Amino acid sequence: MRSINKTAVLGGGAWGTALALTAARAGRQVTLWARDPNVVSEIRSRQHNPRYLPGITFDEKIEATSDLRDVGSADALLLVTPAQTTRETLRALAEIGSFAVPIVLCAKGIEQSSGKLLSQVLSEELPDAIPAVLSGPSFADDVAKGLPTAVTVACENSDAAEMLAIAMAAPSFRPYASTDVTGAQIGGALKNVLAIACGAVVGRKLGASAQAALTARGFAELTRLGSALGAQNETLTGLSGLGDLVLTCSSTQSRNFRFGIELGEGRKAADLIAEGGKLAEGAHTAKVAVELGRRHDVELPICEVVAAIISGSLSIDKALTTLMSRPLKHEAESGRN
Ligand SMILES: NC(=O)C1=CN([C@@H]2O[C@H](COP(=O)(O)OP(=O)(O)OC[C@H]3O[C@@H](n4cnc5c(N)ncnc54)[C@H](O)[C@@H]3O)[C@@H](O)[C@H]2O)C=CC1
Ligand SMILES: O=C(CO)COP(=O)(O)O
Repeated sequence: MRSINKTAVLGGGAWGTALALTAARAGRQVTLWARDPNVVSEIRSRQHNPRYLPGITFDEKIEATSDLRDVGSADALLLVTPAQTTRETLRALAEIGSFAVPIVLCAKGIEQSSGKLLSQVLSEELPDAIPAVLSGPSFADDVAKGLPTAVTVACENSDAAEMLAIAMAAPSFRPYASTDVTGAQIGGALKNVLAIACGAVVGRKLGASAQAALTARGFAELTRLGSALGAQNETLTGLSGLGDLVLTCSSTQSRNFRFGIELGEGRKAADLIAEGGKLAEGAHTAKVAVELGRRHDVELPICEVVAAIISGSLSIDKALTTLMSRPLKHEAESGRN
């Protein structure tokens, strides 16, 4: 694999911009591709992205473009468009070349239409690419401001994982290399769903004890599904699993958590989605996560009630009764059917 200098980031939203800044701080040459020409012109002319990172201006040099062909010569690409647009973005890339370089999946979700992890979607659309994942506790706003955090960078090829970690390492951004591509995706996808549940508990004023209990039982679900799919325990208890779950299930900075708060306060999911506000990936992943669980004989009761609340078939109060009246069991039970 060639060394990583030229880095392309696809996606001009909050996380794409924050990761472009990080790569520049790490000393990489960065091209940021954004679909929205306004984002491109704001970055080019004023070094900021006010729509997605309001109040943050940057000194780092980032080339912004809305022409996808400009990423063709990158040594590595970071894919940072919403999870459900991953296939579409990859298909657009495939029209330009075969990209036999690392493609780092940074979105957190599972493809709704197929139930596939994003790494599977990548392998189908760009079979020559080297699939990698970057995930962990990292609010775009914090990262863009240079506040410290640590993340997981996973690639089946251990050397490539280490090269990517080095390529993205900056004074306030510490990537840990891993070879567990599946595990690194499960945490990010499920924590968004579980954060909606925790937000609903907060919005309904059910208390901090309920929020902590739900986070812990949510972690049990994340671990069960991850293990069934072959994830390593260290990944699930690490930055991209427990680390990101704790962050997202406890902070109003999280869009998924805030989406849950609004549900808890009585808003309808369909209305929130129709309003097209901030991206809450968990709302798009809940149902497909439950289906994935079923295919692997894994029970995901919290994800199940979140999916039902989002579809409008269950109220928050009924969801609470459903969870509290499940048969009593040993904490160590596997949750496999
Ligand atoms: N914001 C954050 O703190 C973090 C976000 N993520 C993940 O990163 C992914 C992206 O999130 P954000 O950047 O925060 O979202 P965002 O809502 O800030 O930005 C999304 C960007 O994608 C663009 N976009 C939407 N559909 C597109 C399409 N079909 N083709 C090309 N571009 C398209 C939008 O124009 C926008 O620029 C999500 O999966 C999220 O879970 C992961 C870690 C942190
Ligand atoms: O993934 C994130 C932090 O690690 C961002 O969470 P939200 O998408 O809920 O804002």
